[in-house]
Amino acid sequence: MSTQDRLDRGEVKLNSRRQNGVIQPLLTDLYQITMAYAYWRADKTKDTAVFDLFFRKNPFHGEFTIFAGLEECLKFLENFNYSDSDIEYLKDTLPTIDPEFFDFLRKLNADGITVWAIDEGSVVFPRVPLMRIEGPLIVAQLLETTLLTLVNYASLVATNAARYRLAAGKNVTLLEFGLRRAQGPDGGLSASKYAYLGGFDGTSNVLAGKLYQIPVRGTHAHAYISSFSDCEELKCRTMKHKETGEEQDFIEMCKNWKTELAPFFALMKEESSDGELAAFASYALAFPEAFVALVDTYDTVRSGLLNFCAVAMALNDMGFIPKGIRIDSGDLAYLSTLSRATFERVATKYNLDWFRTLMIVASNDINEETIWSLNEQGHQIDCFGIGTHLVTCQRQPALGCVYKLVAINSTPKIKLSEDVEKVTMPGRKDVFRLYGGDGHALIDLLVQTGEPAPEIGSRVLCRHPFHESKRAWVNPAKVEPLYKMYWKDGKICEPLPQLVEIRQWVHESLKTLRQDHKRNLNPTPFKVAVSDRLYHFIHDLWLENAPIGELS
Ligand SMILES: Nc1ncnc2c1ncn2[C@@H]1O[C@H](COP(=O)(O)OP(=O)(O)OP(=O)(O)O)[C@@H](O)[C@H]1O
Ligand SMILES: O=P(O)(O)OC[C@H]1O[C@H](OP(=O)(O)OP(=O)(O)O)[C@H](O)[C@@H]1O
Ligand SMILES: O=C(O)c1cccnc1
Ligand SMILES: [Mg+2]
Repeated sequence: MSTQDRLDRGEVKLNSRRQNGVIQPLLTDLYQITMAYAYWRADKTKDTAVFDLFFRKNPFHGEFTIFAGLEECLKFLENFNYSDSDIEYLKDTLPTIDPEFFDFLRKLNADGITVWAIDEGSVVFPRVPLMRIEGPLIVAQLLETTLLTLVNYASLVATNAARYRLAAGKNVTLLEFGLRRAQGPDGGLSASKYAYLGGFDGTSNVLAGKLYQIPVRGTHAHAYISSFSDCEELKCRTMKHKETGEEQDFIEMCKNWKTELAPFFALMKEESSDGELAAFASYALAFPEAFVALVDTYDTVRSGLLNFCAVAMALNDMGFIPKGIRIDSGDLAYLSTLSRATFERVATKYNLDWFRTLMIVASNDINEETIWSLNEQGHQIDCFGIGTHLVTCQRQPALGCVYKLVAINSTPKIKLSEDVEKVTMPGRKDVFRLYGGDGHALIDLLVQTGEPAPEIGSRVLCRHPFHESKRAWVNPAKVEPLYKMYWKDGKICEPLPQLVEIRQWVHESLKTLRQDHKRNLNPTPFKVAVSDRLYHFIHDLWLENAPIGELS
């Protein structure tokens, strides 16, 4: 999705710049401030640096990641400035620091910083810098922790959500129900936002709905059902017909339908809970156009389904079409299939086609594996409500993005490590995604900034950054430069898409990835390569910097 494409579509509006108040310059690690002071004392205020923000391993045993959090990073840069009270606090906290430093800190902003980044919502891979941050060393250093906290969790949740979407397929509705289980209020809010970005359809989190224009959805809880004891306790009993306006005793209608339907369900009506019927009927009275019933409080088969069908038929008599049921325990494959079969039998008996397609929502500790397993078993679930596993990313709770210095005053820097995978790629780099003739992405190629870009139809040597023998010629059918300059001279310089557009971009970006990279079990790694020039550059610098040991 090019900038021009977005502008042409005319849907792009610059964002309102509203940001969670917790995102501010002091949301950082103390060592950033103490380093800033030491840099300042060392007379490094004129030094310039380049930092890369990247991760080393895809999460969830997968072979792709969704990049998220960029817009929040840019809004943070817009507001990056230490307030008087921040300065007062730091003075108290670091009393040994030369007070003149605080005059310097008070005046800092991100105007000297330039940020190159991959579009938010893109599918991305290990070692490819998602953002390249350039500018005054002290400022670029001070940004580290906040940028990481904005990208790490956002990308992790977005990736998790995208994986649930791949598992569920495009025809199933996915709702995020995780606020109560999230890592605190801020984790909950971010989870709702980035689950939606990753491909969920809605959230139960009302504040997220308000702040980010995410559709809000919900049913009701077991407490609601079990708070009713029987139909006799109900005071509000009448409903007006949708078309005629004629008022009737709705509770009596529900009871009559239950009496009629019980034999059809091969049940004695006494077997099912009267309190549950009262709860369903009351909910239908409150929301006749949007009636969804939680059917598992007592017994889905012996109570919930019969009570639901009774209220659904009564609603039908009053001119309304109910929505469906939620099942929150038991064997979800079995119960959803049985519920659908029941709906089909009722549909046939009473010649009501909509009864066949009533929505079946499933919840209860669902994770990606559960969905794959349910698919294998066969099920009739139209909508999953997912909380804990989605928002806490229980399968892998951190992405591990890092922020590494790759150049100082135009001199490339390398960080060596015993672990080859942890050796950084020095210097300013650009990234290109090369595509094959079938439209699928083949490889991401890192080159030194200033190297000629790879060209369509022209063979380019792509090398594994660390394994000399791993290399391949690639003749790309399409070459996509992944970086855009998102921030320069104190301004956001690309239009920021709406959340819903980023969500669409996640979908499109994932489509460019071959199926074997996306499969659940043992997916194929996507190749990330360096140009021949960058390969030699890395290895020369490596040798230059690696001390030669001496054996004696
Ligand atoms: N057909 C299925 N295949 C695989 N996993 C399933 C299936 N049906 C349900 N599950 C999962 O199995 C777990 C069942 O949870 P648990 O053992 O706590 O029982 P429960 O149904 O919640 O019982 P309770 O009545 O105590 O709430 C949940 O994580 C649920 O998502
Ligand atoms: O299971 P999750 O994926 O986290 O999804 C959210 C859960 O939250 C709700 O009830 P809650 O779990 O609070 O109570 P319950 O388990 O006793 O129904 C809902 O009924 C789901 O079970
Ligand atoms: O609306 C629901 O059904 C819901 C919301 C949050 C958590 N569990 C269920
Ligand atoms: Mg539960």
